[in-house]
Amino acid sequence: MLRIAVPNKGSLSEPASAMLHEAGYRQRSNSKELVLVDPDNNVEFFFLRPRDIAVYVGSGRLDAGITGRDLLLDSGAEAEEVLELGLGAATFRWAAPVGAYSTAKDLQGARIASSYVGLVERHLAEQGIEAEAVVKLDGAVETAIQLGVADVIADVVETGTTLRQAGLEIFGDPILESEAVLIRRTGAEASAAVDQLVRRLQGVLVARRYVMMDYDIRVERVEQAVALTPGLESPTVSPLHNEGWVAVRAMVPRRDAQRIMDDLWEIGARAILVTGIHACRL
Ligand SMILES: Nc1ncnc2c1ncn2[C@@H]1O[C@H](COP(=O)(O)OP(=O)(O)OP(=O)(O)O)[C@@H](O)[C@H]1O
Ligand SMILES: O=P(O)(O)OC[C@H]1O[C@H](OP(=O)(O)OP(=O)(O)O)[C@H](O)[C@@H]1O
Ligand SMILES: [Mg+2]
Repeated sequence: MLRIAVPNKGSLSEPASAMLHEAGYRQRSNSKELVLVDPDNNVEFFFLRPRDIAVYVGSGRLDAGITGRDLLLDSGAEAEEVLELGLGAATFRWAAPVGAYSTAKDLQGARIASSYVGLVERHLAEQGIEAEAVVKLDGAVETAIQLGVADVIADVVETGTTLRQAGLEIFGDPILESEAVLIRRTGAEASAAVDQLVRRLQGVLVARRYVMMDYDIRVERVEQAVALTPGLESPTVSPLHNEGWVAVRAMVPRRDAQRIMDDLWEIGARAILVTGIHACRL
């Protein structure tokens, strides 16, 4: 049975479970459930703290897991990314009181607070910067400066609201662009069951990012139209009963659908229909 780790709490928990559910797996109905067997799919889900997931997967006790790239790198576990999941996007950044710092070079001799000390220490070493101290805190690190424990913080920034409210601003280049990822133990042997999980999740990503577009167009315009809707491989072009017209069907990126419909209309396409994709395997 495939054993998969899923975040039990925090920002990644709900969207990760929703994605697995969309991929056809059973998910828990009660947030207190920590282990769930999905017998139809021969999978056992372990709901664990996202920070711990790379440790379990890296140890080889679990076959795969969903966690944040920042947490994976912070853990130093022997695990690697298999698939980006398009959720939980955040950047990991330096921040300090407004006007106090401008570049990462200013961090020489500074006291830095973070919940991600593994990530911070490695980044400082790579940049050749020697901080006075890297203070590990569990959360709410923004307050560490006001309370005199640190001069600078390194933290997850999503909207930036928490920083602004604490009178802080980001400075320097981003330390990391993070998102939720599916991970496996580094160098794990090939597994048909994991490959199937990956294909299912890829199917969800495509179904979320693309829509199906159908339209009718005069034959002489079909090349122009197909240039606007090239599809992933090649669009389907079918004859219509009305002579001189064809029907075209192609997948298009969801976020471009309205613009493409405008452009198709301009070149004479009619009966343009957009439908969602519920599931796919490409
Ligand atoms: N607004 C956000 N705040 C914190 N983490 C976020 C945010 N958006 C995305 N993430 C990602 O979620 C993961 C952190 O999850 P984790 O559950 O540890 O923290 P959390 O969402 O802050 O939850 P909590 O602090 O309540 O335990 C990281 O990979 C982080 O990049
Ligand atoms: O840029 P924003 O949209 O404001 O989000 C980022 C903030 O959210 C998280 O804190 P969380 O609420 O998880 O509290 P914690 O620090 O106790 O983990 C994170 O640590 C930042 O503080
Ligand atoms: Mg948090």
